[in-house]
Amino acid sequence: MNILISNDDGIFAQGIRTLANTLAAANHQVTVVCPDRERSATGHGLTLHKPIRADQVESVFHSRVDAWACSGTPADCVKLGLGAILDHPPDIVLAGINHGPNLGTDVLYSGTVSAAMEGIIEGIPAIAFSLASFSCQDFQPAANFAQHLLKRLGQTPLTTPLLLNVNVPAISEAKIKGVQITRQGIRRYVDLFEKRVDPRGKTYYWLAGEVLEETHDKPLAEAYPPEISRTLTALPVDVDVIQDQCITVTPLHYNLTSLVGLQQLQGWMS
Ligand SMILES: Nc1nc2c(ncn2[C@@H]2O[C@H](COP(=O)(O)O)[C@@H](O)[C@H]2O)c(=O)[nH]1
Repeated sequence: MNILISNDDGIFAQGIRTLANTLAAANHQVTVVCPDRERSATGHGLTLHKPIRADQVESVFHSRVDAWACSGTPADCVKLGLGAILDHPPDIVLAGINHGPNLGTDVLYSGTVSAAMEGIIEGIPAIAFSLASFSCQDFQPAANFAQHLLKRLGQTPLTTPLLLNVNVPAISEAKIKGVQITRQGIRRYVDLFEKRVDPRGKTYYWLAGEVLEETHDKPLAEAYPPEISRTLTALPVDVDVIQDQCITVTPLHYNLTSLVGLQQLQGWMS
């Protein structure tokens, strides 16, 4: 496959290097266009008010990988790859392997997921990969799963292009208990703003925060009619399944319309 890979942890991150090298060694045609620095939690931001620069990078990846470091955001990188660097659309857009999970509503803030989403917006199948640990540096199990998933998709293509959000538990391959198709859950944080004063006496803040492990899934009835929310409620949730030492695969879409909202407004407007 002809693959475009980006990330949000930057060109020197271990996750993208392991992913790109593993897929290049498996004879995929790999092009990397990713940020030249850390761009975590940048969501789907674009750079519209200053130039975007990109330089080819040698000797960081497998010899067959064509790699570019870009001054823009993850979404800029995929747009630049599709619109200016690749001569033809790739077969698939990948993002990651992210250093840390992107589960539940993390996906709304994630540069990794947004990079992959840029692919599906262009009608190109896309997969975001995240390793569910901020401390583990072993990305090979996740890269091996990516290679397996691409082989499966090559053998039995999906009927419609999808964006798959994949989270891999940070354990050895032998301990991974399986793969589960999941729905997106909720992940909430206790956001902590550390208040400081700069040398010029001006106040500034640092945002940090801890994830709330016990986040109860908001009733899906807020977004879906009863018959759909009942069906969805029965499905396993990504934030729970990852705790069961399983790989989660969650299909996502960029259309955020609330069906319940539509029904309410139609009734309200009539
Ligand atoms: N302190 C907070 N961190 C958050 C919040 N929502 C998400 N996040 C973190 O951001 C990353 C973004 O993912 P990436 O792919 O861009 O690295 C996400 O995984 C969370 O760890 C929040 O409300 N507060």
